[in-house]
Amino acid sequence: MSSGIRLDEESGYDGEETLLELEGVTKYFAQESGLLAGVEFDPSQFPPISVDRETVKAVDDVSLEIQPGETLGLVGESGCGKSTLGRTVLRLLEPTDGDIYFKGENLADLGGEELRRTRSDMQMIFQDPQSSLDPRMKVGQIIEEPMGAHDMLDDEGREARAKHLLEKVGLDPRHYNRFPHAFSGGQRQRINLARALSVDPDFVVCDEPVSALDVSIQAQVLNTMEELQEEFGLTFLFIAHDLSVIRHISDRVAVMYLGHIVELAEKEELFENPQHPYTRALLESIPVPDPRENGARGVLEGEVPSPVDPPSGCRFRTRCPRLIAPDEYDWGDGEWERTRAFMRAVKRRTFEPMPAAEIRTEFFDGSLPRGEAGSIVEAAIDLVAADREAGDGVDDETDHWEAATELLLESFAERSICARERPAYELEAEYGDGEHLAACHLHR
Ligand SMILES: Nc1ncnc2c1ncn2[C@@H]1O[C@H](COP(=O)(O)OP(=O)(O)OP(=O)(O)O)[C@@H](O)[C@H]1O
Repeated sequence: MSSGIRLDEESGYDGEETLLELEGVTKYFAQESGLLAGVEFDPSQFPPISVDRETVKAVDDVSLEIQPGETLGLVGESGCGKSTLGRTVLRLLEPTDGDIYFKGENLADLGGEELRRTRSDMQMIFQDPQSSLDPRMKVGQIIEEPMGAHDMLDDEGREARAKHLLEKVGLDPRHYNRFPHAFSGGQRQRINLARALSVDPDFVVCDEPVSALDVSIQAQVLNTMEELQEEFGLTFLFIAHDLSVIRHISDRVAVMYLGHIVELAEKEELFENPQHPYTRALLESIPVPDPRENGARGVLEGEVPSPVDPPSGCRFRTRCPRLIAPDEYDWGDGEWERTRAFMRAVKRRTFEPMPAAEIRTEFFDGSLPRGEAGSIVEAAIDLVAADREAGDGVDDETDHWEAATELLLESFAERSICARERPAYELEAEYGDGEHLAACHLHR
């Protein structure tokens, strides 16, 4: 069997150019909104019950290229759209919008035999080797199954290739007749690897392939994957939430947040010179579920917003510690930073009610921002202060905090460029000469 990325006479691909290119790839899911919340009863309609559907913007306008032989790491918190992107690239999911070019050909234009051929060129391995291996099938059958589906080789040839691959992934060819339950997690992932490689693919999407394994086993499996990549000329899109795994295996890294790629750079550049506040936060801390608990404060505060209604502009802005000052106010030195900190504290309700003067001292060193910004801050302080004047018609304390939050967000956060424009900037790399993309207005 061949090793190295093959010349592809039918597609005219020469093995040198970009292997995979995504242009504006988007995947939305329609889902029912909540259990009963979305059900509406209208007797004048037939049927009288309708169900509200909402759109989950799982992957939104992603463009990137993957070069032959490289590993592009894709990292981000759970639910940010990594798996959806991986599956959409392989067309296991139909993209809602955008184009995917593989070896220069638009996958949407392929049909019949061409599509079949491309399908065998692009494989996927999943996180959970336990559930992705059929317990009733022997290891040999598992590895040979994709070859059968693609009419590759005869029975004897398949058996020989399966045994050869078992050896290549670090298992004993005599395991050919065993059932998967006899193997450890790491060994099962190696069987998966042999199965994916059986049809001689050029491109493999690896979706959290080692996250279910013990840390000590992870490095061994990753090393095997690197050796196989070299020998078989494979290109990987490697999905993981664990930065140390990404660091081990990647050549370049794409950081994903709420359906967008927010930063993309060569590995060293990304780890040594991260330029997006989200990447920095990921590198500096692990998310803290509840920052108020035992005083621990993660850099990544708050919850990831819903992909049904993601923030406008930069999607990270609602959690961003570097939100940019709205330019319609006249800010003095440090005034925006103090206002931003106060806005975050009110939004998360991280301080106990106290008199207005104490709030002014605690957050503003006693002196409020000048001009209109100062008046807005003052109004917000009056809403949450313990000594606020009674008789404003609002009884519930929670309502006061909500009103203050709304006032601050509307007056400041929503007017920042971060809320108004989607950022995308190409930066000069400090390490290496690869491209460095950062989707953050701080790089305007
Ligand atoms: N079939 C589906 N129908 C509706 N929503 C979906 C579907 N698949 C994924 N989603 C939603 O799309 C978003 C992205 O999910 P995805 O699994 O791609 O994220 P992920 O980064 O891979 O997370 P994880 O690491 O937890 O798998 C999530 O909000 C998820 O709930």
